[in-house]
Order: sequence, then structure tokens, then C-alpha cells
Amino acid sequence: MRSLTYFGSLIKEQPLINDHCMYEKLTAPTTGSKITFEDGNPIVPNDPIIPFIRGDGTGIDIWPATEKVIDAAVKTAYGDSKKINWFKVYAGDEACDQYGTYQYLPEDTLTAIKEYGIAIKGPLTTPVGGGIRSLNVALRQIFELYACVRPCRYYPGTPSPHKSPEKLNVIVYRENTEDIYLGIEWTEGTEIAQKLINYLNNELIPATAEHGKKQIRIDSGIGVKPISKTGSQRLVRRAIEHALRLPKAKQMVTLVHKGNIMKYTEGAFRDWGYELATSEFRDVCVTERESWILSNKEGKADISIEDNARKVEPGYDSLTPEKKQEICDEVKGVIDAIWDSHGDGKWKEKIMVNDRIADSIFQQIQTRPDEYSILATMNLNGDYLSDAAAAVVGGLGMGPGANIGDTCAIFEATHGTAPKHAGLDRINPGSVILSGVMMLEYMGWQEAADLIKKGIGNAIANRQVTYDLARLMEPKVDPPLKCSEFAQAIIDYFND
Ligand SMILES: NC(=O)C1=CN([C@@H]2O[C@H](COP(=O)(O)OP(=O)(O)OC[C@H]3O[C@@H](n4cnc5c(N)ncnc54)[C@H](OP(=O)(O)O)[C@@H]3O)[C@@H](O)[C@H]2O)C=CC1
Ligand SMILES: O=C(O)CCC(=O)C(=O)O
Ligand SMILES: [Mg+2]
Repeated sequence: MRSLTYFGSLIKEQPLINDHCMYEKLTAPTTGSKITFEDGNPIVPNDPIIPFIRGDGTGIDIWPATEKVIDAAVKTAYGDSKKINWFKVYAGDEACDQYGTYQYLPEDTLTAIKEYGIAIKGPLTTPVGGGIRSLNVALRQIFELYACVRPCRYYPGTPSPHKSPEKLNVIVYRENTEDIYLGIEWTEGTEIAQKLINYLNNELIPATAEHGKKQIRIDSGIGVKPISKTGSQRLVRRAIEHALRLPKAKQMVTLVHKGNIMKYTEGAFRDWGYELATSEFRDVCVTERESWILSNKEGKADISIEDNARKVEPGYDSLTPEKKQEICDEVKGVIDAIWDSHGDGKWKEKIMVNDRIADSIFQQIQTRPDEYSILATMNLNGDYLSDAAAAVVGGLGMGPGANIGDTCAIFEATHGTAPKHAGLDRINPGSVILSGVMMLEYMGWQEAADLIKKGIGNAIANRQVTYDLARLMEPKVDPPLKCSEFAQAIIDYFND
């Protein structure tokens, strides 16, 4: 298989005919209107045209189920006053069937998503090792869908390996365009990989004192992990804006990173996150450390700066004088800057911004799930964490997602193509249906979204579930519903 190039020349401006783009092989619906964007938010007509990609593998089962549930919810909620005009576009195996060998992501598809602004998709296959790079990732990068939003909440009755899965109610806000996931890497043994390794070993590493005598083995593959201030801050900005819309008790943003080890990438993500929170969102945010400093003073009005520093920093007394001074400066800086606006308990009304090291957050979401709300992560950490959080609340069949940018959004589940279940009408369509719920909410069609959530909740509570949930229920549900039957059960339970 040869590789594809995605970037650069793609999404050419297409000539318009009667206000619609021209396509090589697609015909847009003849009825319906375009969604547009203003200040990063969608303006949605009552008859939007929405492109969908069926998806590979189990997409063949999941998509028809999803479309049926979304249409039924819109019809039940709004009668004939609102309607989605679906526009089938192609990616993955289906695209190769339509457009020819290796045409995994045709320009028609990109043009349609660009033209209509909001799309929804099933999963697409990515081979491990060689072969094409991920189409899913390419779509996010091409459209600058920088925030991958993956809520994990529990529907009562869902079987879970955890004792109290209802305590987990988090939203993973995952940076979607950079990190190792950018895919800039070179195969071991190639000329460029060897050139790069030699350059690093002979010039850059020796020129950087902190790297000492480290060397990279010549038989290494090399990947690049860029983490930018721009990419980090626009993600954290969206996460904080989301936190502002949550109930008070959930107004928290946790910056997840491995900054103790990767200081200038993961550590920088944390620092840029705090910098944004305490500049752009100063009035509405407090950091965890600031809250400690303020509450120390609230507990003892005349506490000295040094005693306050001692309480904030474990092991303060064994620090170097320079480090002690740094902590004291921080304490004084916080009190001078925000005591009036945040002190005397006012900080308790603000959004709490804290940070946790990535490995520790994996155990925290299991042992202390209710202490977390929005988890802002870089790309790779968020990939792992969103599958792990989905497992706590019932598995990948219940893990929806959205990829959001400033002028486009694509909705898709957390899971992949689950090939062994493809075409058997047995897979759980819940996660793509819930991605549809996120899409309806994003469009402002809350009544339709609420109907689906109610239908899913009722179906699960009545043990009307697919194989994945059925096998974990006590007593077991046998036989489980098929994928298509689960969709119908959701619709039947809209009004129960
Ligand atoms: N956004 C996307 O399109 C994504 C695409 N992928 C791609 O998908 C392909 C397959 O990846 P793989 O690692 O197998 O991961 P998958 O997420 O596709 O599947 C792994 C397992 O998770 C469970 N599962 C997945 N989806 C569902 C569902 N809807 N309902 C119930 N259970 C589900 C199944 O477990 P069990 O069999 O035990 O019931 C399944 O075998 C790869 O090519 C990968 O790159 C992966 C992730 C995201
Ligand atoms: O694109 C893929 O194949 C995998 C992507 C993935 O795992 C994810 O986005 O969670
Ligand atoms: Mg993943």
C-alpha cells in the first residue's frame, strides 16, 4: 500500500453552482440549507444538510441504527418544523470502492465537510505499522478540529467492572492536532532516520549541557513530539469555556501531563494551561495552589508569607534559599494579586484549575472519580484516558465523542471499527448514537438530544441491551438485542 498525502493542496476552493460546490461523484441533497459559523459557534437552520461517513468494519451496522434514532428523535421533538438532510460522503474502504484504489479520503468528501460545517462519521480502519496513516486523524488535522471532546458518564443499570461507576462523570478534552499523534516519524534504518540520529548525537545533544553524554541508538525509529503554546492554549481555552457552562460542583479543569519526565513538551502544556487560566480567565478561575495560599490566610489572617509558603510546599525547610525565596515570592504574588477578588472564600465560586501527572490520573479516575470533571490532555494521553474512562462506565459501546474546531465539527465515537463484529448486526451502536446526541446539543437541538438520552437510559434500565452490556449484567441478558433492535428499543423508550 502506498502512503497518502493529505496536506497542502487539499480542500481546494471549488467553483459554486447555484451556491453549492461542484463534486466529482457526489450529489448534494436537493433540499436543505447550510450550517455556517460565527465566532466559533454554529448557526443552524431548521433543515441543515449534514454529511455522514458510514465507516469501515462495524460502521455498516452502526450507521443505519444511528441515523434511524436521530431522525426519530428530531421528528418526535419537532414534528415537521426541523429535519436533517443527510448527505452520504465517502471515506475508507467505501471510498476506494467508489473512487478507485487508494482513494481513501477523496477530495469530494473534504469539500462536502468544508461546505456544510458539521459532519458525523463511523470508525475508519488504520493498519498498524506500514500502510496508510489514520484517516480519522487526518480529518481532525485537515479541519483544525483541535478539541476532541469525549464525555464519560454513567447510565443507571449499565454493567461496569467498578463498584460505583456512577461517581465517574468526566469529559476528556483532548488536544487533537499535534503531539506524537502528528505522525512525523521516520523508519529505522532509512537515510533520513540515520541522518537525523547522527545530527542529534553529534551536534544537538552535545550542545545541550543538560543532555550530558546521552546518545540515541542508530537502529532507532524516530518520532517527533511537538507541543505548541498555540495548540495547548486553544484546547485549554475551550475546556475552561466548557467548565463555565457546567453546574458549580463540576466547574473544574484538570491539566493532565507527564511533565515530570517530558518537561518542555508535557510540562509546558501544564504551564501554558495555567498561564491561560490566570490571564484570560483571571476573574473566573483559581488554581489549586492559589486556593491553598488563600485558604491558609483565611484560616489565620496574620499568617506570615513564610509560614504560608511552608504549608503550600511540602519539604519547604529543606529547600535551597533560592527555592525558598521563589515560593515566598509566589505566595506574596498571589495574595497581592487576587486576595481582594478571590480571598475570603470567594475562590470557592471560581473554576478550579489543577493538574495531575498522567499515570496517576489513570488510578484517580478509578479510586476517586468524583473529584474530577474536565480532563484537559495532550493527544496521546487523551487517547488512552478516554478508552479507560469509557471502560469504567460500561465500555467502548458507550463512549461518544466530538472533534471541534472554530469553523467545523465532526462527531464520532471513541472506539474503532471492531472488525470481528462487522456485519453481524450485534455491535452496540450506543457510542455513535451518543455522538449524535452531542451533535444535536452542539446544534442547539436539545429536545431531540434529551429524547435519545432518555431512550438509552430507559432501554438499559429495562435490560434491553446489546451483547457487550448483556454479558456483564447480573443476571445475564440472554439473548441480547441486535444492534438494529437496540436502536428500535431506544426509539420505543423515548416517551416511557
Ligand atoms: N475514530 C476511529 O475511527 C477509530 C478507529 N480505530 C481503528 O479501528 C480499528 C480496530 O481497532 P481496535 O484496536 O480493534 O479497537 P476497537 O475500538 O475497534 O475495538 C476493540 C474492542 O472494543 C470493543 N468495542 C469497540 N466498539 C464497540 C462497540 N460499538 N460496542 C461494543 N464493544 C465495542 C469490542 O470488544 P469485544 O470484542 O471484547 O466485545 C472490540 O473488539 C483499527 O484499525 C484502529 O486504528 C480505533 C479507534 C478509533
Ligand atoms: O485513527 C485511528 O485509527 C485511531 C484513533 C484513535 O484511537 C482515537 O482517536 O481514539
Ligand atoms: Mg483511541
